[in-house]
Amino acid sequence: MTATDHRSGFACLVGRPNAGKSTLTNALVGEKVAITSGRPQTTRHTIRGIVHRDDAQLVLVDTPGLHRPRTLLGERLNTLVRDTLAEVDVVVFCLPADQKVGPGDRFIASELAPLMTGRRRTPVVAAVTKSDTVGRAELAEQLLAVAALGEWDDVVPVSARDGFQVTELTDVLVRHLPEGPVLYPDGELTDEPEAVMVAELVREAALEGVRDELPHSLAVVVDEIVPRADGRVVDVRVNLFVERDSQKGIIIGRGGSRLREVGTRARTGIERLLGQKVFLDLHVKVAKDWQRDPKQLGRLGF
Ligand SMILES: Nc1nc2c(ncn2[C@@H]2O[C@H](COP(=O)(O)OP(=O)(O)OP(=O)(O)O)[C@@H](O)[C@H]2O)c(=O)[nH]1
Repeated sequence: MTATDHRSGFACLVGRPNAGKSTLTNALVGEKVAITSGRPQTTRHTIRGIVHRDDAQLVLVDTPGLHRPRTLLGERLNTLVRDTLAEVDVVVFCLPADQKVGPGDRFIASELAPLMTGRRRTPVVAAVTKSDTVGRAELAEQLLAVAALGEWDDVVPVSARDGFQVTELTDVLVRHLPEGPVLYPDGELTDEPEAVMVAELVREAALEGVRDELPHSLAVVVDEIVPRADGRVVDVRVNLFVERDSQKGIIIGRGGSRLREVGTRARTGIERLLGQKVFLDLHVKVAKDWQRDPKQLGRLGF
């Protein structure tokens, strides 16, 4: 193989909340890199995974769900998504097999249309995710519905759960990449700063079991990650911002019992991530209406 046979570039996964983007990213990369959950909108930051192959390197950008802006936060997320879309070599539009094509999907399709016809002509591959959840007839029907939604370069059914067509999807994406050298050294799974991963782990743990009570009103900011002098323990200090006192009570629980559980759960993940013993210090603070206040949003890293 000559050097020019090698392809490399960026792919970005879009789709409405819960479409299976994070899980598919993990399946494509082959290891757990993004944080997944059964609830919408946990992926607030762009997290990349890298597919290393002999003939190609595919860098995946897992975006927050592209959705209609409701709050200022939503608008910021959508700007982020659009900026990302303009930079990648191929877009993967994820649509779950087990849900009818709806207004949310049509909105995203309309956002993608100018991308495909624009000067750069970014290819868009529609992936029908969670194919394991439906029967053959239903899957065939969904593939037709998705194909009718836009001028996609390809439509690929896939299941991250059982690995169905994951390699085929990778092949399709690689075909859309330009010829180019290896961009990142092998073994590098994500170039996200550790702090973002740590924040996601804490956010996940803090929302466990109380998502209905705290919809989108929790922001997590890592204050510091400092290795102790003895080199054996890392001090991790994290602030959790909620919008109201009542929400603070929910996070902390009676006598601090819930916050201790959150700490224990998050610490396990952070220790795995950092490969070291961690002392985790969590602080819950009230930042009123942070979702609507540009100054607060800036401070919280959005
Ligand atoms: N059965 C099945 N379930 C899946 C599959 N992929 C994802 N899921 C489930 O669907 C839910 C949502 O998956 P995520 O990967 O978190 O979805 P997402 O699009 O990243 O969601 P947001 O972060 O909200 O945008 C989770 O409960 C997953 O376990 C799949 O291939 N098969």
